[in-house]
Amino acid sequence: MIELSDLRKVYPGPAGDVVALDGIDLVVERGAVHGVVGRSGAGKSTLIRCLTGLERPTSGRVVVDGTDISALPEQRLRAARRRMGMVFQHVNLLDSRTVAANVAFPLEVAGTPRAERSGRVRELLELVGLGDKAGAYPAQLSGGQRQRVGIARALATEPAVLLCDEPTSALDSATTRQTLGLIRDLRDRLGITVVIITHEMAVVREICDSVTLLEHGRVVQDGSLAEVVTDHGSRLARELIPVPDLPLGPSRALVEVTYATDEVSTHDALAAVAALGRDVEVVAGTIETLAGLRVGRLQLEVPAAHVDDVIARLTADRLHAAPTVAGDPTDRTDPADPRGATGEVAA
Ligand SMILES: Nc1ncnc2c1ncn2[C@@H]1O[C@H](COP(=O)(O)OP(=O)(O)OP(=O)(O)O)[C@@H](O)[C@H]1O
Repeated sequence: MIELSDLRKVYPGPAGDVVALDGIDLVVERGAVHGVVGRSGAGKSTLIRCLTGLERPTSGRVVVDGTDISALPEQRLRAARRRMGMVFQHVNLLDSRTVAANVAFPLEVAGTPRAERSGRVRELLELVGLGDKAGAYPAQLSGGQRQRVGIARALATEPAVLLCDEPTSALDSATTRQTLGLIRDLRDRLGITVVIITHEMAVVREICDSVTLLEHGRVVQDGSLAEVVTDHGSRLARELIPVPDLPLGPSRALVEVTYATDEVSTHDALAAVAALGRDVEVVAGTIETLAGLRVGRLQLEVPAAHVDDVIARLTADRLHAAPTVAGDPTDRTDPADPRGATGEVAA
Protein backbone atom coordinates (compact mmCIF):
# COMPACT_ATOMS: atom_id res chain seq x y z
CA MET A 1 0.00 0.00 0.00
CA ILE A 2 2.90 2.34 0.77
CA GLU A 3 6.35 2.22 -0.74
CA LEU A 4 9.11 4.71 -0.07
CA SER A 5 12.24 4.34 -2.19
CA ASP A 6 15.50 6.09 -1.39
CA LEU A 7 13.58 9.02 0.07
CA ARG A 8 15.68 12.07 0.93
CA LYS A 9 14.63 15.37 2.42
CA VAL A 10 17.20 18.09 2.99
CA TYR A 11 16.30 21.41 4.61
CA PRO A 12 18.69 24.28 3.96
CA GLY A 13 19.64 26.00 7.22
CA PRO A 14 21.86 28.90 8.32
CA ALA A 15 24.40 26.45 9.78
CA GLY A 16 24.32 24.21 6.70
CA ASP A 17 21.93 21.66 5.28
CA VAL A 18 19.85 19.55 7.64
CA VAL A 19 19.38 16.04 6.31
CA ALA A 20 16.00 15.08 7.79
CA LEU A 21 15.55 11.91 5.70
CA ASP A 22 18.63 10.21 4.35
CA GLY A 23 17.66 7.46 1.88
CA ILE A 24 14.60 5.81 3.42
CA ASP A 25 13.35 2.54 1.92
CA LEU A 26 10.12 1.37 3.48
CA VAL A 27 7.22 -0.87 2.53
CA VAL A 28 3.89 -1.04 4.37
CA GLU A 29 1.62 -3.92 3.41
CA ARG A 30 -2.06 -3.32 2.67
CA GLY A 31 -4.13 -3.62 5.86
CA ALA A 32 -1.10 -3.52 8.18
CA VAL A 33 -0.67 -1.33 11.24
CA HIS A 34 2.89 -0.03 10.86
CA GLY A 35 4.75 1.90 13.54
CA VAL A 36 7.51 4.43 12.87
CA VAL A 37 9.56 5.05 15.99
CA GLY A 38 12.59 7.14 16.80
CA ARG A 39 13.78 9.90 19.01
CA SER A 40 12.92 13.52 18.65
CA GLY A 41 14.52 14.79 15.45
CA ALA A 42 14.85 11.33 13.86
CA GLY A 43 12.71 12.45 10.92
CA LYS A 44 9.31 10.93 11.78
CA SER A 45 7.22 14.04 11.12
CA THR A 46 9.11 14.81 7.93
CA LEU A 47 8.38 11.27 6.76
CA ILE A 48 4.66 11.64 7.40
CA ARG A 49 4.61 15.05 5.69
CA CYS A 50 6.28 13.50 2.63
CA LEU A 51 3.67 10.73 2.70
CA THR A 52 0.83 13.24 2.58
CA GLY A 53 2.56 15.35 -0.02
CA LEU A 54 2.66 18.35 2.36
CA GLU A 55 6.42 18.22 1.91
CA ARG A 56 8.12 17.59 -1.43
CA PRO A 57 11.01 15.14 -1.09
CA THR A 58 14.43 16.34 -2.23
CA SER A 59 14.74 13.02 -4.08
CA GLY A 60 13.27 9.54 -4.04
CA ARG A 61 9.77 8.19 -4.50
CA VAL A 62 6.64 8.05 -2.33
CA VAL A 63 4.06 5.66 -3.76
CA VAL A 64 0.73 5.33 -1.96
CA ASP A 65 -1.85 2.89 -3.31
CA GLY A 66 -0.12 2.88 -6.69
CA THR A 67 0.10 6.70 -6.99
CA ASP A 68 3.48 8.41 -6.99
CA ILE A 69 2.74 11.24 -4.54
CA SER A 70 6.13 12.87 -5.04
CA ALA A 71 5.42 13.46 -8.75
CA LEU A 72 1.82 14.75 -8.59
CA PRO A 73 0.91 18.31 -9.55
CA GLU A 74 -0.84 20.30 -6.76
CA GLN A 75 -4.37 19.78 -8.10
CA ARG A 76 -4.10 15.99 -8.21
CA LEU A 77 -2.24 15.96 -4.91
CA ARG A 78 -5.33 17.38 -3.18
CA ALA A 79 -7.42 14.51 -4.53
CA ALA A 80 -4.77 11.98 -3.49
CA ARG A 81 -4.73 13.48 0.03
CA ARG A 82 -8.42 12.69 0.39
CA ARG A 83 -7.42 9.04 0.22
CA MET A 84 -5.32 9.58 3.36
CA GLY A 85 -6.85 10.31 6.75
CA MET A 86 -4.74 12.18 9.31
CA VAL A 87 -4.98 11.85 13.09
CA PHE A 88 -2.88 14.16 15.24
CA GLN A 89 -1.81 14.30 18.89
CA HIS A 90 -3.92 17.40 19.48
CA VAL A 91 -7.24 17.13 17.70
CA ASN A 92 -8.04 20.40 16.05
CA LEU A 93 -11.84 20.46 16.34
CA LEU A 94 -13.95 23.49 15.47
CA ASP A 95 -15.31 24.53 18.88
CA SER A 96 -18.35 26.33 17.50
CA ARG A 97 -19.52 23.24 15.61
CA THR A 98 -21.16 20.16 17.04
CA VAL A 99 -19.44 16.80 16.93
CA ALA A 100 -21.56 15.83 13.90
CA ALA A 101 -20.73 19.08 12.11
CA ASN A 102 -17.02 18.56 12.77
CA VAL A 103 -17.15 15.10 11.24
CA ALA A 104 -19.19 16.45 8.32
CA PHE A 105 -16.61 19.15 7.56
CA PRO A 106 -14.32 17.14 5.20
CA LEU A 107 -17.44 15.88 3.41
CA GLU A 108 -18.58 19.49 2.85
CA VAL A 109 -15.14 20.35 1.47
CA ALA A 110 -15.31 17.30 -0.83
CA GLY A 111 -18.73 18.44 -2.08
CA THR A 112 -20.73 15.48 -0.74
CA PRO A 113 -24.49 16.28 -0.98
CA ARG A 114 -26.15 17.22 2.34
CA ALA A 115 -28.53 14.22 2.38
CA GLU A 116 -25.67 11.78 1.93
CA ARG A 117 -23.56 13.62 4.52
CA SER A 118 -25.88 13.17 7.48
CA GLY A 119 -26.17 9.39 6.98
CA ARG A 120 -22.41 9.06 6.61
CA VAL A 121 -21.74 11.15 9.73
CA ARG A 122 -24.14 8.99 11.77
CA GLU A 123 -22.38 5.87 10.50
CA LEU A 124 -18.94 7.28 11.36
CA LEU A 125 -19.95 8.31 14.87
CA GLU A 126 -21.39 4.83 15.49
CA LEU A 127 -18.15 3.35 14.19
CA VAL A 128 -16.06 5.20 16.80
CA GLY A 129 -18.58 4.61 19.61
CA LEU A 130 -19.89 8.18 19.78
CA GLY A 131 -23.36 7.67 18.34
CA ASP A 132 -24.89 9.52 21.29
CA LYS A 133 -22.61 12.59 21.04
CA ALA A 134 -23.64 13.93 17.63
CA GLY A 135 -25.16 17.10 19.12
CA ALA A 136 -22.45 17.72 21.74
CA TYR A 137 -19.82 20.44 21.39
CA PRO A 138 -16.06 19.68 21.60
CA ALA A 139 -15.79 21.46 24.98
CA GLN A 140 -18.22 18.89 26.43
CA LEU A 141 -15.98 15.93 25.50
CA SER A 142 -13.11 14.16 27.24
CA GLY A 143 -9.68 13.99 25.60
CA GLY A 144 -10.32 10.42 24.47
CA GLN A 145 -13.71 11.33 23.01
CA ARG A 146 -12.18 14.29 21.15
CA GLN A 147 -9.59 11.94 19.70
CA ARG A 148 -12.44 9.64 18.56
CA VAL A 149 -14.12 12.56 16.81
CA GLY A 150 -10.76 13.26 15.14
CA ILE A 151 -10.60 9.64 13.97
CA ALA A 152 -14.19 9.74 12.66
CA ARG A 153 -13.40 12.97 10.80
CA ALA A 154 -10.23 11.41 9.33
CA LEU A 155 -12.30 8.47 8.06
CA ALA A 156 -15.04 10.64 6.53
CA THR A 157 -13.67 10.58 2.97
CA GLU A 158 -13.13 6.80 3.15
CA PRO A 159 -9.35 6.94 3.00
CA ALA A 160 -7.29 3.89 2.11
CA VAL A 161 -4.61 4.95 4.58
CA LEU A 162 -4.85 6.37 8.09
CA LEU A 163 -1.75 8.33 9.14
CA CYS A 164 -1.53 8.89 12.88
CA ASP A 165 1.05 11.32 14.28
CA GLU A 166 1.55 10.61 18.00
CA PRO A 167 -2.19 9.88 18.35
CA THR A 168 -2.08 8.95 22.03
CA SER A 169 0.71 11.14 23.43
CA ALA A 170 -1.76 13.50 25.10
CA LEU A 171 -3.91 10.70 26.58
CA ASP A 172 -3.68 8.76 29.86
CA SER A 173 -2.82 5.07 29.71
CA ALA A 174 -6.40 3.73 29.93
CA THR A 175 -7.61 6.10 27.19
CA THR A 176 -4.51 5.26 25.14
CA ARG A 177 -5.45 1.58 25.23
CA GLN A 178 -9.04 2.34 24.23
CA THR A 179 -7.93 4.57 21.36
CA LEU A 180 -5.42 2.02 20.08
CA GLY A 181 -8.06 -0.70 20.42
CA LEU A 182 -10.37 1.43 18.29
CA ILE A 183 -7.71 1.95 15.60
CA ARG A 184 -7.03 -1.80 15.46
CA ASP A 185 -10.75 -2.50 15.32
CA LEU A 186 -11.18 -0.05 12.43
CA ARG A 187 -8.35 -1.73 10.56
CA ASP A 188 -10.05 -5.12 11.08
CA ARG A 189 -13.46 -3.84 9.99
CA LEU A 190 -12.48 -1.47 7.18
CA GLY A 191 -9.25 -3.11 6.00
CA ILE A 192 -7.59 0.30 6.16
CA THR A 193 -3.78 0.58 6.24
CA VAL A 194 -2.48 2.44 9.30
CA VAL A 195 0.84 4.20 9.87
CA ILE A 196 1.48 5.36 13.44
CA ILE A 197 4.29 7.74 14.26
CA THR A 198 5.18 7.39 17.92
CA HIS A 199 7.95 7.65 20.45
CA GLU A 200 6.13 5.23 22.78
CA MET A 201 7.16 1.58 22.60
CA ALA A 202 3.92 0.69 24.40
CA VAL A 203 2.00 1.81 21.30
CA VAL A 204 4.08 -0.49 19.09
CA ARG A 205 3.63 -3.40 21.52
CA GLU A 206 -0.10 -2.83 21.71
CA ILE A 207 -1.09 -2.41 18.11
CA CYS A 208 1.60 -2.67 15.41
CA ASP A 209 2.14 -5.57 13.01
CA SER A 210 5.40 -4.13 11.73
CA VAL A 211 7.75 -1.35 12.75
CA THR A 212 10.56 0.89 11.49
CA LEU A 213 13.14 2.47 13.77
CA LEU A 214 14.48 5.76 12.43
CA GLU A 215 17.68 7.42 13.57
CA HIS A 216 19.20 10.54 12.05
CA GLY A 217 16.86 10.16 9.08
CA ARG A 218 17.90 6.59 8.33
CA VAL A 219 16.24 3.23 8.87
CA VAL A 220 18.16 1.47 11.64
CA GLN A 221 15.90 -1.58 11.88
CA ASP A 222 12.59 -2.67 10.44
CA GLY A 223 10.44 -5.74 10.00
CA SER A 224 7.42 -7.50 11.41
CA LEU A 225 7.09 -7.35 15.17
CA ALA A 226 7.87 -11.06 15.36
CA GLU A 227 11.08 -10.50 13.37
CA VAL A 228 12.38 -7.55 15.36
CA VAL A 229 11.67 -8.94 18.84
CA THR A 230 13.45 -12.21 18.05
CA ASP A 231 16.42 -10.36 16.52
CA HIS A 232 18.51 -10.89 19.61
CA GLY A 233 20.33 -7.88 20.98
CA SER A 234 18.75 -5.55 18.40
CA ARG A 235 17.57 -2.15 19.59
CA LEU A 236 13.91 -2.84 18.98
CA ALA A 237 14.09 -6.22 20.76
CA ARG A 238 15.67 -4.51 23.77
CA GLU A 239 13.20 -1.66 23.80
CA LEU A 240 10.08 -3.66 23.07
CA ILE A 241 10.82 -6.27 25.74
CA PRO A 242 13.08 -4.48 28.19
CA VAL A 243 14.76 -6.19 31.12
CA PRO A 244 16.51 -3.99 33.66
CA ASP A 245 20.28 -3.64 33.87
CA LEU A 246 21.12 -4.32 37.48
CA PRO A 247 24.14 -3.44 39.62
CA LEU A 248 26.80 -6.11 39.34
CA GLY A 249 28.83 -7.84 42.02
CA PRO A 250 32.64 -7.82 41.68
CA SER A 251 33.97 -9.98 38.81
CA ARG A 252 30.44 -10.55 37.56
CA ALA A 253 28.99 -9.86 34.11
CA LEU A 254 25.50 -9.75 32.61
CA VAL A 255 24.36 -12.07 29.83
CA GLU A 256 21.06 -11.62 28.05
CA VAL A 257 19.01 -14.55 26.79
CA THR A 258 16.12 -14.38 24.30
CA TYR A 259 13.86 -17.16 23.06
CA ALA A 260 10.56 -17.50 21.22
CA THR A 261 8.46 -20.01 23.13
CA ASP A 262 7.40 -21.77 19.91
CA GLU A 263 11.10 -22.68 19.45
CA VAL A 264 12.20 -23.27 23.04
CA SER A 265 9.75 -23.59 25.93
CA THR A 266 10.27 -21.52 29.05
CA HIS A 267 10.62 -24.80 30.93
CA ASP A 268 13.53 -25.86 28.69
CA ALA A 269 15.08 -22.37 28.78
CA LEU A 270 15.08 -22.36 32.58
CA ALA A 271 16.40 -25.96 32.67
CA ALA A 272 19.28 -24.88 30.38
CA VAL A 273 20.07 -21.98 32.72
CA ALA A 274 19.81 -24.17 35.84
CA ALA A 275 22.25 -26.66 34.26
CA LEU A 276 24.89 -23.90 34.22
CA GLY A 277 25.17 -24.22 38.00
CA ARG A 278 24.60 -22.02 41.01
CA ASP A 279 27.21 -19.50 39.90
CA VAL A 280 24.77 -18.29 37.23
CA GLU A 281 21.87 -16.31 38.63
CA VAL A 282 18.68 -15.15 36.93
CA VAL A 283 18.43 -11.50 38.00
CA ALA A 284 15.57 -10.36 35.77
CA GLY A 285 13.19 -11.88 33.29
CA THR A 286 9.97 -11.37 31.37
CA ILE A 287 7.71 -13.20 28.96
CA GLU A 288 5.52 -11.12 26.67
CA THR A 289 3.14 -11.80 23.84
CA LEU A 290 3.77 -9.51 20.89
CA ALA A 291 2.00 -9.89 17.55
CA GLY A 292 0.81 -13.31 18.68
CA LEU A 293 4.36 -14.44 19.45
CA ARG A 294 5.44 -15.26 23.00
CA VAL A 295 8.99 -14.11 23.64
CA GLY A 296 10.99 -14.64 26.82
CA ARG A 297 13.99 -12.61 27.90
CA LEU A 298 16.24 -13.35 30.84
CA GLN A 299 19.06 -11.34 32.34
CA LEU A 300 21.73 -13.60 33.87
CA GLU A 301 24.53 -12.61 36.20
CA VAL A 302 27.53 -14.82 35.56
CA PRO A 303 31.19 -14.92 36.66
CA ALA A 304 32.99 -12.54 34.28
CA ALA A 305 35.58 -15.21 33.44
CA HIS A 306 32.87 -17.64 32.27
CA VAL A 307 30.89 -15.40 29.91
CA ASP A 308 32.07 -17.08 26.69
CA ASP A 309 31.51 -20.56 28.11
CA VAL A 310 28.00 -19.66 29.36
CA ILE A 311 27.06 -18.19 25.96
CA ALA A 312 28.38 -21.26 24.11
CA ARG A 313 26.37 -23.62 26.31
CA LEU A 314 23.17 -21.60 26.03
CA THR A 315 23.59 -21.35 22.26
CA ALA A 316 23.96 -25.15 22.09
CA ASP A 317 20.59 -25.29 23.85
CA ARG A 318 19.08 -23.18 21.01
CA LEU A 319 18.83 -20.01 23.10
CA HIS A 320 20.02 -16.63 21.81
CA ALA A 321 22.60 -15.35 24.28
CA ALA A 322 25.00 -12.41 24.28
CA PRO A 323 26.71 -10.15 26.79
CA THR A 324 24.43 -7.31 27.87
CA VAL A 325 25.58 -4.10 26.27
CA ALA A 326 26.45 -1.64 29.01
CA GLY A 327 24.75 1.73 29.21
CA ASP A 328 21.37 2.98 28.18
CA PRO A 329 20.00 0.69 25.46
CA THR A 330 17.57 3.40 24.43
CA ASP A 331 20.35 5.90 23.81
CA ARG A 332 20.48 5.96 20.07
CA THR A 333 23.19 8.56 19.77
CA ASP A 334 26.13 7.16 17.92
CA PRO A 335 29.28 8.94 19.15
CA ALA A 336 30.97 8.04 15.84
CA ASP A 337 28.31 9.94 13.92
CA PRO A 338 29.21 13.58 13.24
CA ARG A 339 25.56 14.57 13.75
CA GLY A 340 23.92 14.91 17.13
CA ALA A 341 20.88 13.05 18.42
CA THR A 342 18.65 15.57 16.68
CA GLY A 343 19.97 14.55 13.29
CA GLU A 344 21.24 18.05 12.65
CA VAL A 345 24.57 18.46 10.97
CA ALA A 346 27.07 20.06 13.33
CA ALA A 347 28.04 23.55 12.28
N1 LIG B 1 11.01 22.99 8.06
C1 LIG B 1 12.21 22.64 8.50
N2 LIG B 1 13.31 23.37 8.27
C2 LIG B 1 14.52 23.02 8.69
N3 LIG B 1 14.78 21.88 9.40
C3 LIG B 1 13.73 21.09 9.67
C4 LIG B 1 12.39 21.42 9.26
N4 LIG B 1 11.55 20.43 9.70
C5 LIG B 1 12.33 19.52 10.35
N5 LIG B 1 13.62 19.92 10.34
C6 LIG B 1 14.77 19.18 10.92
O1 LIG B 1 14.74 17.86 10.38
C7 LIG B 1 15.08 16.91 11.36
C8 LIG B 1 13.93 15.91 11.51
O2 LIG B 1 12.79 16.58 12.09
P1 LIG B 1 11.40 15.88 12.31
O3 LIG B 1 10.46 16.92 12.85
O4 LIG B 1 11.01 15.14 11.10
O5 LIG B 1 11.76 14.84 13.47
P2 LIG B 1 10.79 13.99 14.42
O6 LIG B 1 11.39 12.64 14.50
O7 LIG B 1 9.39 14.11 13.95
O8 LIG B 1 10.94 14.75 15.81
P3 LIG B 1 9.80 14.99 16.96
O9 LIG B 1 9.54 13.63 17.55
O10 LIG B 1 10.51 15.91 17.91
O11 LIG B 1 8.63 15.60 16.28
C9 LIG B 1 15.37 17.69 12.64
O12 LIG B 1 16.75 17.87 12.73
C10 LIG B 1 14.66 19.02 12.41
O13 LIG B 1 15.32 20.05 13.10
